[in-house]
Amino acid sequence: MLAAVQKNATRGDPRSVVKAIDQFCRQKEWAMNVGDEKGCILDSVVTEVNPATVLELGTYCGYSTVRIASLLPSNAKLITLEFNPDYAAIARQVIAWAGLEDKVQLVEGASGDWIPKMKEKFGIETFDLVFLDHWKDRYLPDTKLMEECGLLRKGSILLADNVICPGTPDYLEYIRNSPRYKSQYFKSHLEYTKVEDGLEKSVFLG
Ligand SMILES: Nc1ncc2ncn(CCCCCNC(=O)c3cc(-c4ccc(F)cc4)cc(O)c3O)c2n1
Ligand SMILES: [Mg+2]
Repeated sequence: MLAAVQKNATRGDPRSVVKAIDQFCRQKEWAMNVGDEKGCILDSVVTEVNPATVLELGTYCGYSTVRIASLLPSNAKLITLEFNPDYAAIARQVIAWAGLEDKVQLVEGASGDWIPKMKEKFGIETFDLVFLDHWKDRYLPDTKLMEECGLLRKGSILLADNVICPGTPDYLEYIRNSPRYKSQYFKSHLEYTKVEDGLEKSVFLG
């Protein structure tokens, strides 16, 4: 995938990086990027929120990191957490190829360990937008952890990938029934397939 980016995408051009990855995943080898269909929904949410601070849980190869960072205002900050060092190494190169390294801080480690340290380590007060795309059974505990750590403010937006496939039933149950969130489901398809999937957008009400 990285070779495809370096061969087919223009340095400093995030859209060409996104296009190169999508082409590779459609033609050569499926991969678990959010993909171009759900990616357009992601783009519209990022544009609407126009966040100054973003947390991405699960960088993988940096595809959604590049999509998000390319839409951020100049002083905005995107922190992305990746557990797997091999994925992180690829993601750093993909983000650099897109010319977005100044907007992105890639942190290697587990969400459960890093979420409590966000304030002290990165001087973050609260996140305007959180994109959940990591272990599906970590969406709920990490959301509760972000609440407890005071990382969400009235109006913070959570956008969760894969709420249908692979599925995050406990997270959906919680977020859709909690009086502290207003949720909306965006029906779509699993990246590069015809299988149903979707994004759940939730506003924290404080
Ligand atoms: N706690 C913590 N902190 C930080 C972390 N960084 C990474 N991880 C571990 C995350 C490992 C990858 C997560 N993503 C997925 O598993 C995923 C899977 C599919 C999929 C697969 C096969 C199918 F047949 C159908 C659908 C599609 C998607 O869009 C997915 O996002 C972390 N964990
Ligand atoms: Mg995903």
